[in-house]
Amino acid sequence: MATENTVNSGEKFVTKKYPFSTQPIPRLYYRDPKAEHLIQSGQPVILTGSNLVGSAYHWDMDYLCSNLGCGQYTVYTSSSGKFKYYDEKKMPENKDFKPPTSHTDMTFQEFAAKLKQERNNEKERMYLQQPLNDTVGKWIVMDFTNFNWEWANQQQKTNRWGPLTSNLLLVGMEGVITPAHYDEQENLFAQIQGYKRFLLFDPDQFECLYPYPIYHPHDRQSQVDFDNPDFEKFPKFADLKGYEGIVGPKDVLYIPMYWWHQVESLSGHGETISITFWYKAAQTMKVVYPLTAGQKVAIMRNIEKMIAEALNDKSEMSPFMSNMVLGRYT
Ligand SMILES: C[C@@H](CC(=O)O)C(=O)C(=O)O
Ligand SMILES: [Zn+2]
Repeated sequence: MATENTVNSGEKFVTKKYPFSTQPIPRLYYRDPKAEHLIQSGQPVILTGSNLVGSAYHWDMDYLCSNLGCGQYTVYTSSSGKFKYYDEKKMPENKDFKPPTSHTDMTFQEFAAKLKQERNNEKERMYLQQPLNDTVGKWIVMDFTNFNWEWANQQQKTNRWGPLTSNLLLVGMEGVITPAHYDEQENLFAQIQGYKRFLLFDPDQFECLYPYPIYHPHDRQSQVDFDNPDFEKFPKFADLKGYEGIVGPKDVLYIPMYWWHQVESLSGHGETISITFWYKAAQTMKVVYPLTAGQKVAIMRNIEKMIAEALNDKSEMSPFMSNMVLGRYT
């Protein structure tokens, strides 16, 4: 099922329809005090006018081909178009786990050439995801240096975020989807080219999104297939409430830590080019009650890790957790 979304610029997009309600992600000028307040209170907001990556607005496939140098870039391939993240370090303990995507390293030029070949091939979808590093050419270094670091650093300071950990370059074919998951870092998501539909869910929707067990390679990812939800296994998915917005060129979306997000590169506007700015969590200076939903997710994760390590046998997790909760706290 598809519906038509119209964004502020009047652009129209056809987007997939899901069985849950959403309200719009606020869209504000980056200097608007309301925008600052939303960021400080850990709420998502699409920011306009920041020019966070203004020096990269001219990045397109040709420019990146000519200036990214000959470094190796990780390119994921998926036959479903979905790119659900998995942690390779957790695969040895999960012998029957089958990665949903494959990945190879190649130069950006090889990626661009493959893109041209595959563009009309509905089967294989490709998604380049690579931290920007020192293999890039001097023009990219100059563009990177000229990002609006003054504003980004001010956000980091005002919100007491930890250090910037990485800038991930994302170049996606039309139609690629990053399924619902949460990250443990604050994220300023800058869009350079193309349009991405974001579905965001408050950390308090944890009970509706059923993340994989913490020791699973798909830790932090929702188990629910949004296209074919198993309401028997995941009944509370029916109660899910979210936010939605289309992020276009020059927009910056603030994705607060622990907020779930699903990201869809929309068709009809070419490849999507984005850069993330991931920051470690702010230090908790003083615990304030009631705890936030995000803090409760952090506590659940720590408890799950502790029990998994103490039991040292994944098969004991389920009976242990059931004995602790069923009939006692339910
Ligand atoms: C990779 C990205 C999603 C996308 O852009 O496809 C994401 O999950 C994030 O920036 O936290
Ligand atoms: Zn993410």
